[in-house]
Amino acid sequence: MARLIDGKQLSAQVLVEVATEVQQLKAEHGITPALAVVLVGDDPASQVYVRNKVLRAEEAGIRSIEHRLEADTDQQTLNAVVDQLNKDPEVHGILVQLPLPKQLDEAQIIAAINPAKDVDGFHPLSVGALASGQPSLVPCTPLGCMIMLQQIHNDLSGKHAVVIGRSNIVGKPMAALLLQANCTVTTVHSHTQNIEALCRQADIVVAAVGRPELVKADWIKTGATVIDVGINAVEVDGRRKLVGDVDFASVEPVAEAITPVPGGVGPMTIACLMKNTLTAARAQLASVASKDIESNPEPTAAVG
Ligand SMILES: NC(=O)C1=CN([C@@H]2O[C@H](COP(=O)(O)OP(=O)(O)OC[C@H]3O[C@@H](n4cnc5c(N)ncnc54)[C@H](OP(=O)(O)O)[C@@H]3O)[C@@H](O)[C@H]2O)C=CC1
Ligand SMILES: Nc1nc(=O)c2c([nH]1)NC[C@@H]1CN(c3ccc(C(=O)N[C@@H](CCC(=O)O)C(=O)O)cc3)C=[N+]21
Ligand SMILES: [Mg+2]
Repeated sequence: MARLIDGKQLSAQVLVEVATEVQQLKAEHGITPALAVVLVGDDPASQVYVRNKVLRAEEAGIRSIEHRLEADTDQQTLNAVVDQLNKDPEVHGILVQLPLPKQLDEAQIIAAINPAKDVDGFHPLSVGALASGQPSLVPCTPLGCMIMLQQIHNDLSGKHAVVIGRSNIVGKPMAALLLQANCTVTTVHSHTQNIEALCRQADIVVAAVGRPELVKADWIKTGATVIDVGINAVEVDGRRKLVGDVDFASVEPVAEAITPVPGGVGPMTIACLMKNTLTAARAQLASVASKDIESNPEPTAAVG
């Protein structure tokens, strides 16, 4: 029997920590961190995520602002919304829910977000910072996966990690974080040959593919840790249900530790979004303070 890494419970712990620090920021600086979520169109999955984000923000004492735009919104209109949020000193985090309707240029919108408010960590400056090991806002899903891995491994050094998937929102930043934690990292994708054999060598498998129950027991080395990022809606006996990218029933007996779906990486992603909003609010506070000093220097103490 594998150890279950309970994302519901762990995310509640993270949220309590965030809530405590949010209260401190309020008490000491009179600042309430605020997160703006921009949702274009009415994709049902996105509606669920946005609803969960609003609920968790409330629990953490974070103010949430929602912008819901019509599915046929044009680039200029969306840019104007982002621009207004960029300039608003009371907004600390901006998240544009992806995917966007196809008339919109995702890369352009992401690049238009003020990097200081980029709580998704998708802006090119955030991506570059992560890749080069500079402090930055880290994408929420991979950050949540790292917190889950730390429950199992004190030290990830020298572990062989296989990441299945290379998207900008999960696979690539996940591989970057694992590399930074001194893992030996293999990223596999739809062009990779013999994925099963590569996975079988892994101490850690992170599946972010979007294929229901793709990863089977014979892909997994006995004692490996398995992190299942996949969220796939499937029909079982005419009823809708969520399954991961890992065949949980067959893999669970082989693995040392495994994350469930639902109740695994999903709730951790949202908790990390709140964590990032707090981080962004603090950094913005510090940056305002340092600008005040520049424009209004303290008199230099007399020497001698
Ligand atoms: N829990 C959470 O918080 C989140 C969950 N998700 C879920 O995670 C999953 C992945 O999301 P995302 O990264 O956005 O997905 P994308 O569709 O953007 O990327 C999927 C990746 O998997 C690769 N791939 C697809 N099929 C195969 C295959 N048969 N074998 C090997 N590799 C394959 C693709 O390869 P190639 O690049 O060659 O096309 C691609 O790199 C989805 O189920 C999504 O719903 C996503 C974000 C957050
Ligand atoms: N700009 C942007 N940032 C994202 O982080 C982002 C995004 N766009 N687009 C979509 C994906 C997906 N994603 C999830 C978040 C929470 C759950 C989640 O809470 N899942 C629950 C179940 C939810 C349900 O019941 O459907 C769980 O796994 O237990 C899932 C998926 C964030 N994403
Ligand atoms: Mg995608």
